[in-house]
This record gives sequence, C-alpha cells and structure tokens, in this order.
Amino acid sequence: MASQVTFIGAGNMASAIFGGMIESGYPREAITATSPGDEHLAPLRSRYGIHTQTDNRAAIANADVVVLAVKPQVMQSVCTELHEVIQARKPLIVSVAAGLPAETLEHWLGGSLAVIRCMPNTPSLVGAGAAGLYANPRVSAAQRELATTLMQAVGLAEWVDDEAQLEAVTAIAGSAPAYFFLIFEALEAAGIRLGLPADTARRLAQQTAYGAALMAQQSDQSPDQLKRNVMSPGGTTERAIQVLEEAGLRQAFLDAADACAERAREMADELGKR
Ligand SMILES: NC(=O)C1=CN([C@@H]2O[C@H](COP(=O)(O)OP(=O)(O)OC[C@H]3O[C@@H](n4cnc5c(N)ncnc54)[C@H](O)[C@@H]3O)[C@@H](O)[C@H]2O)C=CC1
Ligand SMILES: O=C(O)[C@@H]1CCC=N1
Repeated sequence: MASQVTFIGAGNMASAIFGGMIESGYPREAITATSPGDEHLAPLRSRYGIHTQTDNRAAIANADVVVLAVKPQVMQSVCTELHEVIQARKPLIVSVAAGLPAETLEHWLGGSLAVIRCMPNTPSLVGAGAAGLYANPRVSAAQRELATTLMQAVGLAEWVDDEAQLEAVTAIAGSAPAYFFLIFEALEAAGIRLGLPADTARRLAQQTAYGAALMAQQSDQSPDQLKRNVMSPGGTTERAIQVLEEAGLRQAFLDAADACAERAREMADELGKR
C-alpha cells in the first residue's frame, strides 16, 4: 500500500509536488493537503481529487510522511501545533522550507525524529523538477528510498551529504526557475522590439530554451562546446554572445547565486534561533 503523505501547506510548492506525484501515478487517495481556509482547498480537491483538511493535527493522524510546505516564517508555530501528534506517531518529516536547518525543525517538533530537508523547485508540477535532499542521521535507508521515490516521481532528486550544500541547491535549482523565467521575459521583449508578435516571440523563446536544455542533457559535449557549435565564426551568435559577456552575464549569475545562498543563511539565522 502506498505511504500516506500529508502536505502541511498547499501553496505553490506543495501543489507542484503533489500535482506531479499524481501525474506520475501516485494514488491520490494517499495524499492529504492542509491550509487554514477551505476556500483555498476546494479548487485543489476538484482539480487533484486529494484529501484536504483545515485542521493540521487531524491531517497527520495517519501520515507516514509529513511534508512541511509552509513559508519559513510560519514554520515554528506550525511545528508547535503538530509537536504532540508527531511525537506520538514519529512519521518521516520532509521540509521544503528554504533556510531552516533540519536540527531546528527536529527541535521544534520535540526531538528524536527522522528529518529530510528537501530543496525542490516548481517545475515539479510538470514532472521536470530538480531537488536536492539532505537526511539527518535518524533517517533510515527505507525512508531515504521513500523520499527518493516521491521526489523522483516529479523530476531529478540529488542527495547531498552536507546540509550546507542545500544553499547551493537553492541557488542553482530551487530559486533558479525564476532566473529562466526572467530570461524568457527578456527574450520575448527583444523579439517584440525586433518586430515579432508577442505570442510568437514567447513561443520561440520557450521552445528554444526547452530544446537547449534537452540537447544539453542528451549530449556528451560540454555547454561550452554546444555554445561554440552555434557560433559560426564571424556570424550572428558570436556577436550576440560577445555582448552578453561584455555585459557581465556570467558574473551576474555568480553574484545572484551568492546572494541567494547568503539569504538562505540569513533566514536560518533569523528563523532558526531556538
Ligand atoms: N515556491 C518555490 O519555488 C519554492 C518554495 N520552497 C519553499 O516552500 C515553502 C512554501 O512556499 P510556497 O509554496 O512558495 O508558498 P505559498 O505561500 O504558495 O504556500 C504556503 C501555503 O501554506 C499555507 N499555510 C499558511 N499557514 C498555514 C498553517 N498554519 N497551516 C497550514 N498551511 C498554512 C498557505 O495557505 C499557503 O497555501 C516555503 O518554505 C519555501 O521556502 C522551496 C523551494 C521552491
Ligand atoms: O524564494 C524563496 O525563498 C523560495 C525558496 C526557493 C524558491 N523559492
């Protein structure tokens, strides 16, 4: 029988994960999601056919896995609310919250718990997520396997040995879909400025990104070589890449990733005080 998975919080990230799980065949009857208001849950019930609950404690009564998917700022009050039921049942805890250390969550929930920290991203909704996972020492091999199965149902799942590496995962996967969406916006604007209809520009930019990602995944060649394959000497791409290099795009990504990781550490300091 499938493990009972309860999502505490049913926002963007939770719905991306359970939506992707259902899409890949996970039984919807084994999934529960919570939110303080039923007006938010009703559309999820009709769209996904999952169980929903406005009472977090009741929602985890039979859970094998509790996925904490609320904003980091409300996590402590949610953990305080769940603490007693969690201690009675000791389910596997999976947190997707940015910044919050596994040890802090375990402490807020009363200690002695198997906690997995996961940094996923929203393309999980379409089965193309990319997640990093870290397990605390109490997580068993079977629980690790279960978390791998759940996250692989919605995309790539990579384990890290050092929890601090999740900051890097946040910088290049958790937050990174937004970087690509920004590039889509910019390419669409560029296409429009050069005379294309907006919808044509949007479709061309999206398909090109999709094609580039697919090609990079399937090729043995490095990204640098794939880039050079597009750049005919003296041609159009060479000129465009020169502009991007001179504009400091490479450094901008390094700086953005540093800022992202730094913010994750700040959040841990702000929220993780015990
Ligand atoms: N959005 C993203 O791309 C990613 C988000 N995350 C993490 O996922 C977590 C959730 O983020 P989002 O889904 O973006 O936020 P969101 O605001 O879309 O979802 C949060 C949900 O929690 C619910 N909620 C609030 N208080 C609650 C309570 N006391 N009990 C139960 N539910 C409650 C809200 O109704 C809302 O549906 C955050 O901790 C964030 O760091 C991690 C990776 C990527
Ligand atoms: O922006 C955030 O804080 C969350 C974590 C990674 C993506 N979204």
